[in-house]
Amino acid sequence: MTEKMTDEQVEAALTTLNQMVEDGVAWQREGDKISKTFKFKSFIWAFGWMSQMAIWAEKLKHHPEWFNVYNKVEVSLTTHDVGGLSELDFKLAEKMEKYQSN
Ligand SMILES: C[C@H](O)[C@H](O)[C@H]1CNC2=NC(N)=NC(=O)C2=N1
Repeated sequence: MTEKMTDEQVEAALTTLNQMVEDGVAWQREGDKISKTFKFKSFIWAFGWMSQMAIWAEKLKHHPEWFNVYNKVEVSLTTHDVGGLSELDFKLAEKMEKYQSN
């Protein structure tokens, strides 16, 4: 069951998420979304990472909004079903951090 997180829950989860960031680029909250731009060595590294994340997205049944140009991927996460942020957004963001290979 996916529930919309409260402001306090979002802020706490964002702090925890940003503690595991390795590339020095923090996730930003913009209302009902959290966003980050990932940068890779090349297009093929970016696309490989996206392929891995696509598999996680299917497993979690939770899908990113993202935009790729060459070695950059701009990611936004939100939960359309609840009209806000849910734990699934933070779960997927965590996978994105763990599998980041740049
Ligand atoms: C039925 C299916 O699980 C839902 O439509 C899922 C699919 N992926 C999703 N992804 C995101 N980001 N938000 C959703 O609300 C959502 N809903």
